[in-house]
Amino acid sequence: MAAPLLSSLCCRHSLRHCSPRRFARNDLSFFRSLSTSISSEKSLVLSHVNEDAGVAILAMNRPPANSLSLELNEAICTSLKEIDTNPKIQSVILASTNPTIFSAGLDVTELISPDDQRLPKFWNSLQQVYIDLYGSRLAIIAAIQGHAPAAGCMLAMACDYRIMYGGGEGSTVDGRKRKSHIPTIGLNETQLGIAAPPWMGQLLVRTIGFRPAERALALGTLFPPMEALIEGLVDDVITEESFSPSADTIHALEKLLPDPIRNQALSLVMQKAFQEAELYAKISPQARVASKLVTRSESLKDMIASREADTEYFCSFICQDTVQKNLKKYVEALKKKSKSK
Ligand SMILES: CC/C=C\C/C=C\C/C=C\C/C=C/C(=O)SCCNC(=O)CCNC(=O)[C@H](O)C(C)(C)COP(=O)(O)OP(=O)(O)OC[C@H]1O[C@@H](n2cnc3c(N)ncnc32)[C@H](O)[C@@H]1OP(=O)(O)O
Repeated sequence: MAAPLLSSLCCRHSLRHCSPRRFARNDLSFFRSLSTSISSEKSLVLSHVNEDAGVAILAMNRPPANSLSLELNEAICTSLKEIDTNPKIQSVILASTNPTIFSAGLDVTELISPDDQRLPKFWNSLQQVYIDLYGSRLAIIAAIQGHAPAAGCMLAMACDYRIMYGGGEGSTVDGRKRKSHIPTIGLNETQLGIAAPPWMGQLLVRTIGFRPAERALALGTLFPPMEALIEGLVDDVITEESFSPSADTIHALEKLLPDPIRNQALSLVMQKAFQEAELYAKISPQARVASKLVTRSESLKDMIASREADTEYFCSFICQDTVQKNLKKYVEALKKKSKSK
């Protein structure tokens, strides 16, 4: 049986939580803890639930770019754990409060001249985010309104379904008119002079297939939306022409979204993500989770078995002089680009 296998693999909130006993439990402490953790604009993530629909939202909220720091990684895991404890919730939308950046990947400042106590903790927290998303009993829908490079792309790939904003001149992302914004997605690590770790590279292989992944990893390709769709890196691309939501969807979204991002109820990506999340939430949880185990348990088992070695390799790799030099150059260029705007 697959379920016991995964329960021994994934600690805390994972596919193992799909047992009928778990679903039957009515844990009121969950509601109390959730209500204190949501809707503070200072939180690194905002989360909220719509129990009628069986859908939750988890929105990354670390300006300016949702780059993944130790603290953001931990906040994602904690929030997912809280949502997981609610038996009425079957789907989660993973989103961003920033309408043009889903996540800029690892916070590169964590990698430059790193503290040797913090660096392994940081890497462990990223591994945990992957394990918790990829091994979750919940169906997770990535609402990718903005850029998703490197570890940002990993977050999306660890979800069950990916919806990306198609961009375009004069389109609306969060309900307001804005100038053209075309997001990109991919594992661009080689552009920074580093390589994606094996488990992340293999995730790309499982998502888009061996040869396309081999090429994309080598070149560090960032795909615009339609190319990402053709490669199978995302499942859907939303443009104004391609999708018109119902009033019911918008109403349900308004009930779901926490205050600071309620205006995202007008975002087409969010609307489509909500519809998809509802679709998953209607499937029998046991059957849905069992099918997820079929495709994910082996790779999760391998990743968890090599976790310590992966951390050791990462830490020694990052501390190499040439890697540090490349990273510093990359960050300087990033800052220069940002200042020149
Ligand atoms: C075998 C190998 C074994 C082990 C593996 C070893 C290593 C591999 C490790 C891990 C794999 C994963 C790696 C990563 O995720 S590395 C991060 C990769 N990310 C990027 O390359 C994205 C960089 N950012 C951008 O390209 C743009 O910011 C973006 C397109 C996302 C948005 O552009 P936009 O024009 O909208 O915003 P900006 O003005 O550029 O940025 C705003 C602001 O945010 C700061 N920023 C952006 N990205 C990051 C980041 N990743 N980390 C920290 N800070 C970031 C940027 O500097 C601006 O700040 P400021 O200058 O203060 O205005």
